[in-house]
Amino acid sequence: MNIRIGNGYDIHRLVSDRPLILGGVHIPHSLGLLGHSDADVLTHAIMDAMLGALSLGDIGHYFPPSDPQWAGADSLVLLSKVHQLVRQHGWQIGNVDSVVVAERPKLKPHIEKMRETIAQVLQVQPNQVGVKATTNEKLGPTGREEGICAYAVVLLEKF
Ligand SMILES: Nc1ccn([C@@H]2O[C@H](COP(=O)(O)O)[C@@H](O)[C@H]2O)c(=O)n1
Ligand SMILES: C[C@@]1(CO)OP(=O)(O)OP(=O)(O)OC[C@H]1O
Repeated sequence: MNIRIGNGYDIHRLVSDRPLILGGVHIPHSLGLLGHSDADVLTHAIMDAMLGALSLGDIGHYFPPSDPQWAGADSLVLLSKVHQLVRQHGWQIGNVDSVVVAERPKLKPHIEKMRETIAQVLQVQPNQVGVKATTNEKLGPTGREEGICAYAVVLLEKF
Protein backbone atom coordinates (compact mmCIF):
# COMPACT_ATOMS: atom_id res chain seq x y z
CA MET A 1 0.00 0.00 0.00
CA ASN A 2 1.50 3.35 -1.06
CA ILE A 3 -0.86 5.81 0.60
CA ARG A 4 -2.12 6.27 4.15
CA ILE A 5 -4.68 8.72 5.54
CA GLY A 6 -5.01 10.19 9.02
CA ASN A 7 -7.24 12.67 10.81
CA GLY A 8 -6.62 14.97 13.74
CA TYR A 9 -8.59 17.25 16.05
CA ASP A 10 -7.67 19.70 18.80
CA ILE A 11 -9.34 22.38 20.88
CA HIS A 12 -7.91 24.98 23.27
CA ARG A 13 -9.53 27.50 25.57
CA LEU A 14 -9.49 31.22 24.72
CA VAL A 15 -8.15 33.47 27.47
CA SER A 16 -6.82 36.99 27.80
CA ASP A 17 -3.08 37.71 28.00
CA ARG A 18 -2.07 34.98 25.54
CA PRO A 19 -1.08 35.39 21.89
CA LEU A 20 -3.31 33.80 19.25
CA ILE A 21 -1.15 31.56 17.05
CA LEU A 22 -2.72 29.45 14.33
CA GLY A 23 -0.72 27.55 11.72
CA GLY A 24 2.39 29.24 13.09
CA VAL A 25 1.00 32.70 12.35
CA HIS A 26 0.50 35.31 15.05
CA ILE A 27 -3.01 36.71 14.64
CA PRO A 28 -3.87 40.02 16.29
CA HIS A 29 -6.81 39.45 18.70
CA SER A 30 -7.86 40.41 22.22
CA LEU A 31 -7.77 36.73 23.28
CA GLY A 32 -5.28 33.89 22.79
CA LEU A 33 -5.22 30.14 23.29
CA LEU A 34 -4.24 28.54 26.59
CA GLY A 35 -1.97 25.47 26.59
CA HIS A 36 1.28 23.95 27.74
CA SER A 37 2.83 24.86 24.37
CA ASP A 38 1.84 27.87 22.25
CA ALA A 39 -1.53 26.07 21.92
CA ASP A 40 -1.61 26.28 18.12
CA VAL A 41 -4.66 24.05 17.59
CA LEU A 42 -4.28 23.95 13.81
CA THR A 43 -0.69 22.71 13.91
CA HIS A 44 -1.65 20.23 16.66
CA ALA A 45 -4.50 18.79 14.57
CA ILE A 46 -2.18 18.41 11.57
CA MET A 47 0.46 16.61 13.66
CA ASP A 48 -2.12 14.19 15.05
CA ALA A 49 -3.35 13.50 11.51
CA MET A 50 0.22 12.75 10.37
CA LEU A 51 0.81 10.41 13.32
CA GLY A 52 -2.61 8.84 12.90
CA ALA A 53 -1.90 8.01 9.27
CA LEU A 54 0.93 5.72 10.43
CA SER A 55 -0.76 4.57 13.67
CA LEU A 56 2.06 6.19 15.62
CA GLY A 57 -0.07 7.52 18.48
CA ASP A 58 -0.63 11.20 19.21
CA ILE A 59 1.35 14.33 20.04
CA GLY A 60 0.85 13.91 23.79
CA HIS A 61 2.88 10.70 23.54
CA TYR A 62 5.91 12.48 22.01
CA PHE A 63 5.57 15.85 23.76
CA PRO A 64 3.87 15.12 27.12
CA PRO A 65 2.09 18.14 28.68
CA SER A 66 3.70 17.02 31.97
CA ASP A 67 7.21 17.58 30.52
CA PRO A 68 8.58 21.10 31.20
CA GLN A 69 10.70 20.75 28.05
CA TRP A 70 7.58 21.55 26.01
CA ALA A 71 6.36 24.48 28.11
CA GLY A 72 5.75 27.38 25.74
CA ALA A 73 6.97 25.27 22.81
CA ASP A 74 6.68 26.65 19.28
CA SER A 75 4.31 24.15 17.65
CA LEU A 76 6.13 24.57 14.32
CA VAL A 77 9.19 23.01 15.98
CA LEU A 78 7.00 20.10 17.10
CA LEU A 79 5.58 19.86 13.55
CA SER A 80 9.09 19.64 12.17
CA LYS A 81 9.90 16.78 14.58
CA VAL A 82 6.73 14.88 13.61
CA HIS A 83 7.57 15.43 9.95
CA GLN A 84 11.06 14.02 10.57
CA LEU A 85 9.50 10.94 12.21
CA VAL A 86 7.17 10.43 9.25
CA ARG A 87 10.14 10.71 6.85
CA GLN A 88 12.14 8.24 8.94
CA HIS A 89 9.34 5.72 8.41
CA GLY A 90 9.64 6.24 4.63
CA TRP A 91 6.61 8.48 4.08
CA GLN A 92 6.11 11.99 2.69
CA ILE A 93 3.20 14.41 2.68
CA GLY A 94 0.75 14.01 -0.21
CA ASN A 95 -1.57 16.75 0.97
CA VAL A 96 -3.08 18.28 4.07
CA ASP A 97 -6.57 19.65 4.45
CA SER A 98 -7.85 21.41 7.55
CA VAL A 99 -10.52 23.63 9.00
CA VAL A 100 -10.33 26.03 11.94
CA VAL A 101 -13.56 26.70 13.82
CA ALA A 102 -13.44 30.20 15.28
CA GLU A 103 -16.25 32.69 15.82
CA ARG A 104 -13.69 35.53 15.83
CA PRO A 105 -11.36 36.92 14.62
CA LYS A 106 -11.73 36.80 10.83
CA LEU A 107 -9.04 34.38 9.69
CA LYS A 108 -9.38 34.89 5.95
CA PRO A 109 -6.65 37.58 5.79
CA HIS A 110 -4.20 35.14 7.43
CA ILE A 111 -5.00 31.90 5.60
CA GLU A 112 -2.36 32.22 2.86
CA LYS A 113 0.39 32.92 5.39
CA MET A 114 -0.69 29.86 7.43
CA ARG A 115 -0.60 27.65 4.32
CA GLU A 116 2.84 28.94 3.33
CA THR A 117 4.20 28.53 6.87
CA ILE A 118 2.95 24.96 7.29
CA ALA A 119 4.06 24.01 3.77
CA GLN A 120 7.58 25.28 4.43
CA VAL A 121 7.94 23.11 7.55
CA LEU A 122 6.49 20.08 5.76
CA GLN A 123 8.72 20.70 2.70
CA VAL A 124 5.79 20.79 0.28
CA GLN A 125 4.16 23.44 -1.90
CA PRO A 126 1.44 25.69 -0.43
CA ASN A 127 -1.04 24.13 -2.86
CA GLN A 128 -0.59 20.87 -0.92
CA VAL A 129 -1.84 22.50 2.29
CA GLY A 130 -5.51 23.43 2.61
CA VAL A 131 -6.60 25.67 5.48
CA LYS A 132 -10.20 26.79 5.79
CA ALA A 133 -12.09 28.76 8.43
CA THR A 134 -15.65 28.67 9.62
CA THR A 135 -17.64 30.07 12.51
CA ASN A 136 -19.78 27.71 14.57
CA GLU A 137 -22.80 29.97 14.05
CA LYS A 138 -22.59 30.98 17.75
CA LEU A 139 -23.36 27.39 18.79
CA GLY A 140 -21.47 25.42 21.45
CA PRO A 141 -18.13 26.30 23.11
CA THR A 142 -16.50 27.58 19.92
CA GLY A 143 -19.64 29.55 19.05
CA ARG A 144 -19.56 31.17 22.51
CA GLU A 145 -15.88 32.04 21.92
CA GLU A 146 -14.76 29.88 24.84
CA GLY A 147 -12.25 28.21 22.55
CA ILE A 148 -11.02 27.56 19.04
CA CYS A 149 -10.78 24.10 17.52
CA ALA A 150 -9.31 22.62 14.35
CA TYR A 151 -9.74 19.47 12.29
CA ALA A 152 -7.17 18.11 9.84
CA VAL A 153 -6.82 15.28 7.34
CA VAL A 154 -3.44 14.24 5.98
CA LEU A 155 -2.63 11.95 3.08
CA LEU A 156 0.83 10.36 3.17
CA GLU A 157 2.65 8.78 0.22
CA LYS A 158 5.39 6.15 0.41
CA PHE A 159 8.66 7.28 -1.11
N1 LIG B 1 -13.08 32.93 11.96
C1 LIG B 1 -13.50 32.92 10.68
C2 LIG B 1 -14.67 32.29 10.28
C3 LIG B 1 -15.07 32.35 8.97
N2 LIG B 1 -14.30 32.99 8.07
C4 LIG B 1 -14.71 33.11 6.64
O1 LIG B 1 -16.07 33.47 6.57
C5 LIG B 1 -16.77 32.54 5.75
C6 LIG B 1 -18.17 32.34 6.28
O2 LIG B 1 -18.15 31.70 7.55
P1 LIG B 1 -19.45 30.98 8.10
O3 LIG B 1 -19.07 30.32 9.37
O4 LIG B 1 -20.44 32.07 8.29
O5 LIG B 1 -19.88 29.99 7.06
C7 LIG B 1 -15.94 31.28 5.78
O6 LIG B 1 -16.13 30.53 4.62
C8 LIG B 1 -14.53 31.84 5.86
O7 LIG B 1 -14.06 32.17 4.58
C9 LIG B 1 -13.14 33.60 8.47
O8 LIG B 1 -12.41 34.20 7.66
N3 LIG B 1 -12.77 33.55 9.77
C1 LIG C 1 1.39 20.30 22.53
C2 LIG C 1 1.43 19.77 23.95
C3 LIG C 1 2.90 19.82 24.41
O1 LIG C 1 3.05 19.35 25.70
O2 LIG C 1 0.71 20.56 24.89
P1 LIG C 1 -0.53 21.58 24.73
O3 LIG C 1 -0.09 22.90 24.20
O4 LIG C 1 -1.25 21.68 26.05
O5 LIG C 1 -1.48 20.96 23.65
P2 LIG C 1 -2.46 19.71 23.77
O6 LIG C 1 -3.06 19.53 22.41
O7 LIG C 1 -3.46 19.92 24.88
O8 LIG C 1 -1.53 18.50 24.20
C4 LIG C 1 -0.47 18.06 23.39
C5 LIG C 1 0.91 18.30 23.99
O9 LIG C 1 1.79 17.44 23.29
